[in-house]
Amino acid sequence: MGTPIDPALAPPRAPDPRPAWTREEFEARLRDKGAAYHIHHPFNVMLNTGRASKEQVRGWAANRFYYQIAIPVKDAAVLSNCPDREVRRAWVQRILDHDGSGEDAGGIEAWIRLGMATGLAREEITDLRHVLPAIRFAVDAYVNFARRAPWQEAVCSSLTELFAPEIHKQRLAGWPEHYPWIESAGLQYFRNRVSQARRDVEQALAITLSHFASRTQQERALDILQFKLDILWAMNDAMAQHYGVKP
Ligand SMILES: O=C(O)c1cc(C(=O)O)c2c(n1)C(=O)C(=O)c1cc(C(=O)O)[nH]c1-2
Repeated sequence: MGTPIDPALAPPRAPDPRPAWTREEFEARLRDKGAAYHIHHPFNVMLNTGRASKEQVRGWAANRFYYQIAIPVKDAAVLSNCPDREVRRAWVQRILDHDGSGEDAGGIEAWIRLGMATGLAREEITDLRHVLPAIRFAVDAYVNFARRAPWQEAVCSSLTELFAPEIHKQRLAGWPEHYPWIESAGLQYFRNRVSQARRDVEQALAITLSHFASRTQQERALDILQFKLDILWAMNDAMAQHYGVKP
């Protein structure tokens, strides 16, 4: 905590004399970061316990769309910095997942359908009229980090996905009952992401566990994951401030 995360601003860490954590311990520390995942943010808790109004659900869907469209751009930044063909062959799948390919309309289109199922018009999602300034700043910070950081660090920053299947499953389990006015087909995005996120995490975790080998590097990886957790948390803060949070 307290260390600038931007590679251009981060001071070199003094070598940490302590031994590196084992792979298992390092992975456990990455997973411990789940305590700070936005699943615990009051705005998300409100959303997933059925206490959000239609306006709050719509506001969330419209604002989160800005994150959705940034993800493949972020992944293209990872590819552009990565000289390893084997990594690129697997990573490119993320862009296809979101942008779609062939018959598959992709995740961005699925998100638009989710937004429309909540009652938004396609136009008001895609023209970004509801996107709050702080959402743009938070999401753009993620894309800019992926552009500037070594590709392994950008890979590490995707590891909030370790915790994403749980939040998608929460929505699938609760929303049909909480929000019966949302057509069930609109929830397809969440159904797709449970398995896609697991596959993504397998690759990103393997790269992170191998690349961040010294204790100093492992601590840097934890800082990077915290930075990404903070982005998601800040997005929820922005929505809570604008749309309110019901206790
Ligand atoms: O709904 C969510 O709470 C949530 C969170 C995250 C995440 O943890 O970054 C992602 C997603 N969804 C998601 O759908 C998604 O495709 C995704 C890609 C990434 C990434 O960092 O590359 N995160 C996430």
